[in-house]
Amino acid sequence: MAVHVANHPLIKHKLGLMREKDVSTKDFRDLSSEVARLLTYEATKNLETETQTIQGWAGDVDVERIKGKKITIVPILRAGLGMMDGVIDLIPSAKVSVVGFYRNEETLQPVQYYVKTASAMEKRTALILDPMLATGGTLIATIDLLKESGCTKIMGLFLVAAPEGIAKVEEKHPDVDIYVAAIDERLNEVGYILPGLGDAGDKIFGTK
Ligand SMILES: O=P(O)(O)OC[C@H]1O[C@H](OP(=O)(O)OP(=O)(O)O)[C@H](O)[C@@H]1O
Ligand SMILES: O=c1cc[nH]c(=O)[nH]1
Ligand SMILES: [Mg+2]
Repeated sequence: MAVHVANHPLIKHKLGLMREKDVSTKDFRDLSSEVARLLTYEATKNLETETQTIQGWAGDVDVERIKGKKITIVPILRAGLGMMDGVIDLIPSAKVSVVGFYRNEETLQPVQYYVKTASAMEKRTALILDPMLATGGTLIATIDLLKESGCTKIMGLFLVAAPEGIAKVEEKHPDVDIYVAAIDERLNEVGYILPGLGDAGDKIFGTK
């Protein structure tokens, strides 16, 4: 599994603003979307293109188009929705496959409560969106279900990841590439990332 850690000053700056203790819901939400947009630019840089000949203003011209069935973005409910607008800004025609998981607070195991995937998943590149990769349980369960639906090309975008979670995902799904704004130090005793962002879902939705 390739793990790409963003090294762009704008991403570092924006993530730093998100870490402020008293960041407002509006700012956290806006910044989630902005960082997601920047990560999308990174993650799509190796998408295959093909040449097509079109009629331009001065006659035929060869242009590059993204090849094949293109992308389905896969926001993981709830917090992944906070990244969706930024990604759709850059890939406006992407189909959206929504996956719902919450983490059981005691066992830290992911509990699935919703799935609605796009058509022809076997022909699409899936781009998973979730601000947090903590123990890795949610991401592994999401990749499992995407593979069951036929998907073979899978990438993920995360704002903050824990080393423990990355190692677990790498072991189970070494063929999946991830793009992260930062890899933090560790998980605490209740499965939260340190220094992390706190509960990203609550911050995006203003529920705490
Ligand atoms: O790597 P893991 O240990 O599985 O944890 C990461 C998951 O936990 C958070 O979701 P949460 O369960 O809080 O749901 P929410 O988005 O509804 O807040 C986060 O958005 C990830 O989906
Ligand atoms: O640090 C964490 C871990 C899981 N989910 C979050 O929202 N934050
Ligand atoms: Mg949450």
